[in-house]
Amino acid sequence: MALQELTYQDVAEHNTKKDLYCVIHDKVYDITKFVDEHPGGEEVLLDVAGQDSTEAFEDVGHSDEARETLEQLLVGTLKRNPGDPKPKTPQPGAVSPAANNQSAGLGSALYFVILIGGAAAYYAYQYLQQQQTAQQA
Ligand code: HEM
Repeated sequence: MALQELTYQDVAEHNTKKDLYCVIHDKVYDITKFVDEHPGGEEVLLDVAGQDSTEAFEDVGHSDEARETLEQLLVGTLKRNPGDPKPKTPQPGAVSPAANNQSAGLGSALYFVILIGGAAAYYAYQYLQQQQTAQQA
């Protein structure tokens, strides 16, 4: 079946157990037939009926098998209109700016420690040299 483009409003109309869509990572899935088979129970799927369930899906840490099941239920892609909610979670593998900043912070902290350590070693060496010269005199 060809993939359709659906808006949030289109997806929201499929919110009953007999007609159940959800959005995960901006893709639209028809999970009607899967509700009774879901190992996590039907309740959680009904909770996200017609909505973006990316966060709920990723929070559970679903297996690759679960992701393969998803592929079979794919019916369309989400068309975002201005004013629609933004994606709930970053795409898998995406590096968030916060993570970037953190690693940059660690990098400069490490640089600082090496610099201070080097300076301390230098002054300790100088001091010992002075002591030695003083003893010899
Ligand atoms: C809509 C697509 C979904 C598919 C295809 C799916 C598929 C699966 C599969 C195959 C499992 C078995 C364990 C695994 O392989 O990871 C599972 C477990 C589970 N799922 Fe989902 N799931 C979906 C959505 C959700 C959502 C939206 C929630 C919301 C919280 C959820 C909650 C759970 C929980 C709690 C389990 C663990 C059950 C247990 O181990 O007792 N699932 N799901």
